[in-house]
Amino acid sequence: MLEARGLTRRFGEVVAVDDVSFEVPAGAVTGFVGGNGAGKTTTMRMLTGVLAVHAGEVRWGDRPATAADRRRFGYMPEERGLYPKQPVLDQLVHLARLRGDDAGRARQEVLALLERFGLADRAREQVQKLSLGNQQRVQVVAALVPRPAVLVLDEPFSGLDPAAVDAMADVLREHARDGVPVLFSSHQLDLVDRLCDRLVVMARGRVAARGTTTELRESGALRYRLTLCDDAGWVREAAGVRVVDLAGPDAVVEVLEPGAEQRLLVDAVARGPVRHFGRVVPQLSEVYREVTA
Ligand SMILES: Nc1ncnc2c1ncn2[C@@H]1O[C@H](COP(=O)(O)OP(=O)(O)OP(=O)(O)O)[C@@H](O)[C@H]1O
Repeated sequence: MLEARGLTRRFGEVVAVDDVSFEVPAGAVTGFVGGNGAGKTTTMRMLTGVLAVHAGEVRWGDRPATAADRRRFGYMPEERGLYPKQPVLDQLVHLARLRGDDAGRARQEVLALLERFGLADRAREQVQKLSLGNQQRVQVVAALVPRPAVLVLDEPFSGLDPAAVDAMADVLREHARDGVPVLFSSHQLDLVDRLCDRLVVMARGRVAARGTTTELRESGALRYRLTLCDDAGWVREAAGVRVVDLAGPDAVVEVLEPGAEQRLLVDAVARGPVRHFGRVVPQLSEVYREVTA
């Protein structure tokens, strides 16, 4: 498990990251979200040792992460760092050999990853000759090649087309399944919703919320949807609930007192047929808006 414990970083007067703590457990994909300037990149750079911390510590397992641990961290920075003039295959094989593989095995593995990301026929081209999206794919492969013990990826999905997004999502899930803690930042909340088991939400340099996606969805207001056959206008007068949305026979209410939703249902049945009654679980995007507001 990778852990940020009380991480703090200033740039001059600006406290970019302020006492940030969260866990990136093995076996799960953790999404890292927050508005522009919220402190995600700064936190990821501290996690991977690219940037010094001003307070707090990064822990790997049950102890502070060492330089040797960090060499096994796979990091894909926001500012991409491949050599533009070198052919794709050569740089990736070089990376693979750094971990001690022989040339044949390194080549085989890199080619398999390139194939997976639809880049097999581009292997001999210079990085700079590829489109931006394909350069991005090569960056992703570069982060995976060293078989990292943990993956920290800064906006790995930005600029990818839908096929590459799917390939990337599969790769992240597989790594998590194999026990690699995976943390990635993104502004694409639908993708985060689809892919993540856990979420850390940053706002103004601090952690605004964290937990499993289920916990976060259920941490918000308790809401129910009631759909009748006739107009649901009377729900406005019902005790213990507040109407959030009302359209003809359909009402969404927030429960203000324990059990008020059950009384609402009893009232509704007494008035006529009920077509639907159930808990409304918010989208992560709604939770995100609430906690960062
Ligand atoms: N090298 C730096 N020098 C000065 N200020 C910096 C530096 N790096 C980051 N900051 C400031 O730290 C704050 C957090 O920035 P950071 O890049 O970590 O946010 P972010 O959440 O990754 O944003 P984005 O989603 O826009 O990439 C911002 O106010 C930013 O201007």
